[in-house]
Amino acid sequence: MSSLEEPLGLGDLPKLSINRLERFSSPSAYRRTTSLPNEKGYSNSCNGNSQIIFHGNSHLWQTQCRNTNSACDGVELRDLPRKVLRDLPRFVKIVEVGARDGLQNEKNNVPTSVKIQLIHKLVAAGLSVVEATSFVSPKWVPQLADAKDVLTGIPQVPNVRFPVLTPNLRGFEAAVAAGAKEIAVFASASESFSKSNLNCTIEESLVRYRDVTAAAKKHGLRIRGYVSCVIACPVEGAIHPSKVAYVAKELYNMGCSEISLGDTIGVGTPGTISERVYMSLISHRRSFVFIMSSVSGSVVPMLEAVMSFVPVDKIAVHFHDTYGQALANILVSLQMGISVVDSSVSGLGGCPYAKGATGNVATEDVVYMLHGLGIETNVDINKLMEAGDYISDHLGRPLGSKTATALRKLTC
Ligand SMILES: CC(C)(COP(=O)([O-])OP(=O)([O-])OC[C@H]1O[C@@H](n2cnc3c(N)ncnc32)[C@H](O)[C@@H]1OP(=O)([O-])[O-])[C@@H](O)C(=O)NCCC(=O)NCCSC(=O)C[C@@](C)(O)CC(=O)[O-]
Repeated sequence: MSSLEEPLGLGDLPKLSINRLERFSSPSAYRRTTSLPNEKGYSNSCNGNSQIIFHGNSHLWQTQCRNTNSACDGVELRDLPRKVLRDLPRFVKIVEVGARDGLQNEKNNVPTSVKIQLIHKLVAAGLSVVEATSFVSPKWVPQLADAKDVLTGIPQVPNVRFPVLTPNLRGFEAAVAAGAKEIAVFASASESFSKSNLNCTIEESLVRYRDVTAAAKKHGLRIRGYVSCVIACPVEGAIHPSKVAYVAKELYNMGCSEISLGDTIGVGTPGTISERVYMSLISHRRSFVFIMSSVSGSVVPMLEAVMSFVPVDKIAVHFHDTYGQALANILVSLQMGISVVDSSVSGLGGCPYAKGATGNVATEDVVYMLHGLGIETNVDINKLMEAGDYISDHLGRPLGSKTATALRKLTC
């Protein structure tokens, strides 16, 4: 087993080439090897330069040479949507995390009955996976101290799953006693975040999770695995993709059937994080041996690294929207073949142990984009907006979804 103090070398990532990683590491590197639009909006590929074309399902970037000027004419441009958006999945499974990730950071107590009603409304909207709560220490997350009452208060609905988070065997046993059929374990790619969120090192958390997943398998439960801080950590700064890949691989190998990759503080972009954010992150770092390379902090190399160990159909993405980048990151993830997206109704959320983290991407915004792309979700956006109205009214705050806000204005 690799040590996390010595993250996997790039040589350990079989399908990952350092050239490919570095090609996407910075805008300047990108510009050197690919054709970017010039000020007039035309691609330099018109001059016959090499152009990077992305083939979604195979998650391979290939170089395609265009030698004709025809790429610049109107006919070619009309073909662009088909070229750019081809190979997107037909169906995306949304994992709704509003009742757990969304509410866990709320300071004021949200009554159990409100949580249950919210979950009802989310199910009524067509969501088939609704994360219900966490069986964590109430000293750590007081808002979710009613986990047992929430889970026992939700009537089982055919074909709907209600996963719950379990940080240790104690939480697992409590979840099983309350009727959980699916659990989630949550590790981190950042040592500092692991300590602040779970009070243990990454390696210790993986040891714990081996016990939890072994017990879950004995009970025939489905297990989801989260990796937090896949792009950056509020203390350590940018996280190298190999660290994310390592934790994802360990969770997958211990039996997690889905690995959700969390940009916990929402700094990721499909390219790199900005220099300003990077500098601010490293100014917070403490005594850690900091491993930075040009690929740290980027969504595409991170996903590629994980895909070297975990099949793409077992990967989910979980983007917080702190910098407004979540939809762009989701789109690029879909283009890379991923078809499971976590989101939170009305953009609720934030992690109590990740300073500066704001809400998850709003489910309404994700559904609006996916439907716009012709991708099915089975979610009824009007009913989803009712769930968003319900919880936003209860919390006394405006809707956290741009789509819901705009659609509400249209119907007023
Ligand atoms: C893991 C622990 C428990 C270790 O916490 P600890 O303090 O090291 O553990 P401990 O064994 O010393 O126990 C402390 C107390 O908690 C109790 N305890 C211990 N375990 C449980 C349990 N399961 N359920 C209920 N109670 C529990 C235990 O009995 C004891 O009670 P006391 O004896 O003092 O009265 C703690 O650190 C913890 O609960 N952490 C959870 C933090 C959390 O939920 N964070 C948010 C979720 S992660 C996240 O949001 C990221 C994610 C997934 O969304 C993805 C992303 O966005 O990137």
